[in-house]
Amino acid sequence: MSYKIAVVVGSIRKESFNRKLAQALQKMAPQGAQFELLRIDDLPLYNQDEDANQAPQVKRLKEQVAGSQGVIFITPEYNRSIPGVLKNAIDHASRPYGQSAWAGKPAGVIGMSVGAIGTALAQKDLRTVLAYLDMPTLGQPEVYLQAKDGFFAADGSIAEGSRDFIQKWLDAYLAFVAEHAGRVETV
Ligand SMILES: Cc1cc2nc3c(=O)[nH]c(=O)nc-3n(C[C@H](O)[C@H](O)[C@H](O)COP(=O)(O)O)c2cc1C
Repeated sequence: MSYKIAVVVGSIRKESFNRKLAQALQKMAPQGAQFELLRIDDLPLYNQDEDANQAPQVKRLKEQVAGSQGVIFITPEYNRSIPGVLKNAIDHASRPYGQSAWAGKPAGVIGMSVGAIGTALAQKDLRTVLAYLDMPTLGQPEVYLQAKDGFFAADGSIAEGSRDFIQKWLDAYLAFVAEHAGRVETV
C-alpha cells in the first residue's frame, strides 16, 4: 500500500531549519510514501466568524489533510510552545466544529530549535492539541533536535552523525501509519 503523508512545518521563515528538516525527510522516505509539504504562510488569521465561509487557502489545507494517510508536524519552539503560525493552521483545519480534517490521522511530531531542550516543550504542547483533535500520535522514539552546524550535509541531507537516528524515527512513524491504516481497513 502507498501512503500520502502531509507535512506541516511550524516555521515560515525562508531559511527555516525545520523546513530543511522536512525536505531532508522527504528525501529519506521509502518508495510508497509520498510526502507533501503543506503551505500555511498564506492562511488568514483564524476567525470563527468565517467558519461558514472558509477561505480558499483553508479549503486547500483541509483537502490536503483529508487526502493524506498521516500528518508529520515539524516545528520549532517559540517561547516554550508552538509558533502561532502552526496553531493558526491547526485551528483552521479543525473547524467548523465537527468537520475537523485532523481527526483520526496518525501524527508524527519532530522539531528543531536553537535551545538545548530542542523543542521538548513545544512538542509537549503540540501533543496536547493533537490528543484533543483525536490524532493518534507516535510516542516513541522521541526526537528533540538542537540546531547545530554540521547537522545538515552540503546537499541538504541529514549528516552522518544523526542520519540513522532520524531514519529510525521515520521508519517507526511509517510503520505506525501502516498499522493504523490496517486497523481502519479491518473495522
Ligand atoms: C518568537 C521566538 C521565540 C523563540 N523561543 C524559543 C524557545 O522557546 N526555545 C528555543 O529553543 N528557541 C526559541 N527560539 C529560537 C528558535 O529556535 C530559532 O529561531 C529557530 O531557528 C526557529 O526555527 P526555524 O529555523 O525552523 O525557523 C525562538 C525564536 C523566536 C523568533
